[in-house]
Amino acid sequence: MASDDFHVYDTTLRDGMQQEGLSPSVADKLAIARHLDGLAVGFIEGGWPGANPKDTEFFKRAQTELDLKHAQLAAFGMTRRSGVKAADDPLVAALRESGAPIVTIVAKAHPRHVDLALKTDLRENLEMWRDTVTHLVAEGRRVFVDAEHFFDGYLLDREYALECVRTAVEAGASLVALCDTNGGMLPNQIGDAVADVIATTSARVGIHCHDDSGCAVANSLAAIDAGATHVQGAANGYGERTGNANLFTVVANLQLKKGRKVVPDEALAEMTRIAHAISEVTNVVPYSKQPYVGFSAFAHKAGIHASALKADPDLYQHIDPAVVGNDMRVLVSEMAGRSNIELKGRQLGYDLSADRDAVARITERVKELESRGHSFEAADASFELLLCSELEGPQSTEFFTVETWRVIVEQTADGRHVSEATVKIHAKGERIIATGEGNGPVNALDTALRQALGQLYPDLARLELVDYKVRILEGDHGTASRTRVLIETGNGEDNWSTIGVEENIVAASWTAIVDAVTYGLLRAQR
Ligand SMILES: CC(=O)SCCNC(=O)CCNC(=O)[C@H](O)C(C)(C)COP(=O)(O)OP(=O)(O)OC[C@H]1O[C@@H](n2cnc3c(N)ncnc32)[C@H](O)[C@@H]1OP(=O)(O)O
Ligand SMILES: CC(=O)C(=O)O
Repeated sequence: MASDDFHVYDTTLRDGMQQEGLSPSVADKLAIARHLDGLAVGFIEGGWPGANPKDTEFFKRAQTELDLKHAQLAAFGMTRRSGVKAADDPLVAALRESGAPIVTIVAKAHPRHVDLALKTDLRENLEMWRDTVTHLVAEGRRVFVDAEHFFDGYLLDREYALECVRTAVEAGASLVALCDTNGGMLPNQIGDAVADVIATTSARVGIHCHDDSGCAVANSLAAIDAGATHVQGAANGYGERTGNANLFTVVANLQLKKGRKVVPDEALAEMTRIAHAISEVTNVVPYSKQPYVGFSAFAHKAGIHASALKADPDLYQHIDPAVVGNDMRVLVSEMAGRSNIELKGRQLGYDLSADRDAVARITERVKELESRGHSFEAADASFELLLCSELEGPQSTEFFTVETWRVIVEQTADGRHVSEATVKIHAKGERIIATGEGNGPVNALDTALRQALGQLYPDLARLELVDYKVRILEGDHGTASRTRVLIETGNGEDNWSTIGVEENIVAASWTAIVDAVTYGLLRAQR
């Protein structure tokens, strides 16, 4: 179990799921909880039992299906309704019956919310805090309180906000997490208020921030600097509106920048994998620029950066990416210098350090093609073919040559569209003519090419077209626009991306298909 001196409290399954577009099944929530436990967080807030059948079922199934190694489960809910005893409130009963050892109660700390949202008076609101906490503590639960709108309430009526915190402590709450519910605070405001609460109450203070001012992580750190010992956040920054404090960023900053060991180093090294695994479950495309764990977090594009990285990766990286389970990547583009090419070559298994002329030639070729619309950073396989051809001669990537190709699109009498492609190629001394049909011209061309080569290269049977993206590039003044096609191909083990840029969309697709098949053959050969 995690240390009680400092809490990392995850709210992905509750506040995180308040994000627009997220609606996980119970099985999804159980899977996410297991991933979070892998990060060794101290607490996982599983949801709000009693508020909806799914969350109630989550807590029920968690008792038999979740074997958490590190985290304790917390059930979230609100204080009793105005005018009702906590012991008689059905939502409080659902918390009691959830089986969770921790109960986190959201309670209002802002006079206007008490007046307008609760429609009650300030004294009764304090009774709602006191009664609910006292009742749940008497029932043997450890109670945390989320003081909703604490910071806005504190600015409006400091005395009342502090009185709320004192009431929770007197009633037996283990801690009060101060919430920047509207997410509009700045770090100095958070730091000052937290310091004041710690100086004027005996509460253990936690922090719960939203990202509406873009400061959720900074605000969480400011609170911790001011003495908070419990931090709440959500995986990948999920949450209502602009999201919650990103738990991964908070944890990495605490551990790597503030020297606080909040999770074991081995768990931190799993963080990138866990972030992406959770994205898989939520079906939200991972944010590539996410600090620490994003795909682009350690991706280097500029030539000057790459040239320094060659000497020492620390020169352009704030940490060693391996510490959080991420990797350094070097991108090849029009902004590349020779160092990008050399480093990228090294990553692909080619030692270019002794061949300055080849590196210069490849750099020039990349820049020239990029000026015509290529984008090699999105097409590693096309870059590797270029590299291989420059280093080992064009024959090294020439498994076949194309004599001609053509494709027709036909609308049938019943309104369907079918495409038929014919390719004429030369391979291993043979001239081969093949046709292929498909639901579109790209599909038909792909089929025809594989048909033509299939006998000579049986490995091609494993390849499949995984993704196809098209972008129309603006033409310069007086020139036609160009089409950039990116194709992703897989062989069941790995995927690779190739590019084609032409004025004609089908021609661009054909170039990308030829590169995709050629790369597949190169891999099979090696
Ligand atoms: C800041 C946060 O993110 S807190 C978490 C917010 N999350 C959610 O709201 C998701 C789950 N919520 C729900 O499923 C529902 O809102 C429920 C089940 C909690 C309540 O549903 P309903 O009974 O239909 O009420 P409704 O949602 O319309 O309004 C909320 C009620 O709770 C009251 N309330 C709000 N906060 C609190 C609180 N901290 N303590 C006690 N009562 C509260 C409101 O005054 C309102 O009361 P009313 O029904 O007498 O007008
Ligand atoms: C409790 C909570 O989620 C908030 O105040 O933002």
